[in-house]
Amino acid sequence: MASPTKVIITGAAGRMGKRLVSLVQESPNLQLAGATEAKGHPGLGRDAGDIAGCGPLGVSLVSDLATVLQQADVVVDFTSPTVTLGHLTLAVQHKRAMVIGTTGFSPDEMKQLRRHAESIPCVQAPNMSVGINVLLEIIGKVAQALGDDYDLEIIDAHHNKKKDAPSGTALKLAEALAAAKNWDLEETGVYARHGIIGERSSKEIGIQTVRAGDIVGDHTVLYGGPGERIEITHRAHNRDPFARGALRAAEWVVKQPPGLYGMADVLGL
Ligand SMILES: NC(=O)C1=CN([C@@H]2O[C@H](COP(=O)(O)OP(=O)(O)OC[C@H]3O[C@@H](n4cnc5c(N)ncnc54)[C@H](O)[C@@H]3O)[C@@H](O)[C@H]2O)C=CC1
Ligand SMILES: O=C(O)C1=N[C@H](C(=O)O)C[C@H](O)C1
Repeated sequence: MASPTKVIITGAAGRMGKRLVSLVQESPNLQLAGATEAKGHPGLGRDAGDIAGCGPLGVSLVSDLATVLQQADVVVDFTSPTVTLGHLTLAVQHKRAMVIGTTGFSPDEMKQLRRHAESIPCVQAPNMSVGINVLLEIIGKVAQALGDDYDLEIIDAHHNKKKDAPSGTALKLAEALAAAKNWDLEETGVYARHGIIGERSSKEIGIQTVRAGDIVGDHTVLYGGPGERIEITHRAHNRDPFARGALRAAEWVVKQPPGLYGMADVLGL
């Protein structure tokens, strides 16, 4: 049997980090080689498995990724945009692969990410679930088949701790719809409506945000036409579909040449 892929989880005490640590521990193909948290985090020095709730794993949380990078093949990062870009710089310096799940990058940060990620094997996707990535393959075709009489709207619903809006997934869904319609999303994306805004133009993609309670992550693509509508909804019941996708990407990416990949590449879609 091949030796397991050695994985570092950054943000290991976060909502995604804890599930990633637990699922690495369950996989015979993966080994936890390190776990990091922010400077000053109360979990630093504690066992990552204890924090994740799966029992001790013999890996303590550290704050400096550089100190553990040498012992790993791949870094899996679900933190925040500036933190991720710092981790990416280190991964490039140490020639380690990376899986990036963080969302909320500004256009300029995305440019930086693309530039740096080209020099290592790197997977970046705002949603690592199989369901959303299959949805991304079909929503443009549905829009094309329905034609110009159908208005396009996207709704994302997430927990009240989420920092970015709209979700990274909602933006990716909007990009897929815009590409299928041959529209520029900069011109056609409508992110808020309020007051006397007049009739809806047929050439727009509405992208609406709901934040409430502990909703894990729901996305709906709505095609509204004369006398009927289609709604395609994906609901995550828990964070495991994202974490399983990220770990599948981690196993896959260490075997790839340098370059920036998406989940469609990982899943062979
Ligand atoms: N691509 C996907 O499938 C998914 C993406 N996400 C994205 O992942 C990101 C994280 O989401 P959550 O886990 O819900 O957030 P969270 O806030 O629960 O976790 C982030 C963790 O990163 C830690 N952190 C901050 N600075 C750090 C540093 N310098 N070094 C190491 N750790 C540091 C924080 O202390 C926190 O524990 C968000 O951008 C979210 O949108 C979330 C779920 C799925
Ligand atoms: O912050 C979250 O929780 C999630 N974020 C991702 C996004 O912004 O698209 C994916 C998922 O829906 C959960």
